[in-house]
Amino acid sequence: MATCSISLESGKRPHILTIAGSDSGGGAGIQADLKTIEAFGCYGSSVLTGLTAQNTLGVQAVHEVPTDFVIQQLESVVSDDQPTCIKLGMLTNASIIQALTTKLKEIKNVVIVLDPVMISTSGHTLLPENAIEALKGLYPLVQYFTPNIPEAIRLSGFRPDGDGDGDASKLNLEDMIELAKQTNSVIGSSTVLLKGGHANISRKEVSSLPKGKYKIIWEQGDDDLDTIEVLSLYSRYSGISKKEDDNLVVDILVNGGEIIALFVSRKINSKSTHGTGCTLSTAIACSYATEESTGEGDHTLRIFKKAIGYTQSAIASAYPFGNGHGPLNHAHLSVRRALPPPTKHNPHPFLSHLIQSNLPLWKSYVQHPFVVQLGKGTLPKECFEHYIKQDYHYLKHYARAHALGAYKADTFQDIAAFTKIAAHIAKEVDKHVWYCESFGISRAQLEAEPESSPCAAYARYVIDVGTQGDILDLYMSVASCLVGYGEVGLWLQKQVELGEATLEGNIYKRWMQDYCGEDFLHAVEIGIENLERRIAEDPPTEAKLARLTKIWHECVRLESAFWDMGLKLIK
Ligand SMILES: Cc1ncc(COP(=O)(O)O)c(N)n1
Repeated sequence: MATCSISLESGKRPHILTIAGSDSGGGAGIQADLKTIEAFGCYGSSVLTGLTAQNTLGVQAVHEVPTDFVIQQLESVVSDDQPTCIKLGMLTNASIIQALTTKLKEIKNVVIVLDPVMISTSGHTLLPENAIEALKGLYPLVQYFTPNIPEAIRLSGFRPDGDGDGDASKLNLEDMIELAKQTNSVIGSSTVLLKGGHANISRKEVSSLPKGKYKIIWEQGDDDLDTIEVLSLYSRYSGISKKEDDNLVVDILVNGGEIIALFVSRKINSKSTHGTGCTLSTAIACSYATEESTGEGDHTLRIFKKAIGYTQSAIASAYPFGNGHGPLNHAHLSVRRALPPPTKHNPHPFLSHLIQSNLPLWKSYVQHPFVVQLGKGTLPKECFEHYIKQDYHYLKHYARAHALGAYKADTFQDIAAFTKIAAHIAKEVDKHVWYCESFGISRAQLEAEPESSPCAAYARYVIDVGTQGDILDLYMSVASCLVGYGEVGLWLQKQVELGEATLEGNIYKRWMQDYCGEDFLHAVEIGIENLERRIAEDPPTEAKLARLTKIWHECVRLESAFWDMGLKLIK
């Protein structure tokens, strides 16, 4: 009987060829490369240059593939399908390098990434001294070159620490920048990414670089994110110490002697780093092959940002294997998802994405002039009175939205979470009643107060999204209020510490203290955790993420308009 198989992914995929060694332990070499290529949704082929008997403890032996046979493999692959990119890893010896150099010159329209593998993490020499010289022949063919610090020092001949011992862990950032430039000048026209994993760079060093001199790309977007207080709630869950948080990896991208960018990420304290260089260089090839050249922003930066982010997530999400330096999680699927998975270092990838997606809009809400004046105690009483009356009305709708969430939920966990928050809101209005009573307004008068247009507009939007959309849409429509007030509470607390706001003699003291109090922040935590859990369990498609982000922006805008209403007494 004839069978008919329909492939759901029947389109042609970019072809990535890896020319590298085999790691029997599966942690580095072609094994790492092929897993990475698959995760990126590309097609992987391989040409083996050497077979290592290797595990996470070290390299026990290397069996060199005869040069002729290396070239035969290459001819077989490229005569059948032209690769988009070729990644070069462990090249084993000078003879193989020379033969490859001749052969690669014949292959046109291919982008070559060279990871100059010399020594394994476990300290085994993978490229003999005489072969290093032969690498020079490859330089003119290579577009992207990814040495680590010891490799860059060896290839450039530049000793950043003068007559020092060349210990990479002692390099400072200025040394690294110079090393990246020197390496680039030796390599020639290719773009060099100097991998900074061997050095220890502090946050202070990065922030004391001359302002505007270098483009700095932080792992989690704009460094300004570090000023977002609710995101730092993460340390409560992850247990990461401040010291660990201060230890950074800086990868330096340089072309034509010019520093293009510094990629800064937190150093992940992990033993699972075997295969990092292989994964990164392959991810660069895949990222090049899959990233649209017409997309937003600089194409090269996007390629490297994606590849570095992918590798970081691979380290952060590594699972235990073997007894030594374990492999990273080469094949995690974050590239196929719109968001990276939550990890110890970034437990809130979704919230980070939302805030980062329009940081100025978010700041215009959480650091609104209404909030600033409230913190200083200079906010006119009638503005606050108008706001608190309207907020009382808003919170009724907001509690209803949570009750609707409990109705829509299909797990006890979600029902409990929505109900808890609804109950919390019902308690939160005690403060509103208390403030109004102190202004001589009774609860009955408060109830009778007509709703203002900004209040009605916001409440209608939240209830509308909640009614029409699915439960995730509803989560989204209530999130910016909860998270934003947590941010306002924490931000004002910080302003008090900095002397920019005051509690003493401030009639808004109770309001300020309530929103940074344990009770409210606990509700914020529950809200954030539920949102992240939902997203992690059922990662959104690009289209769904775009819809959720749009709801978030709309709510943030309406929140900002709510402060405006208070400040301008809008009815
Ligand atoms: C076959 C092969 N290729 C590359 C490496 C380097 O990887 P690492 O530096 O993580 O040991 C390796 N150990 N084995």
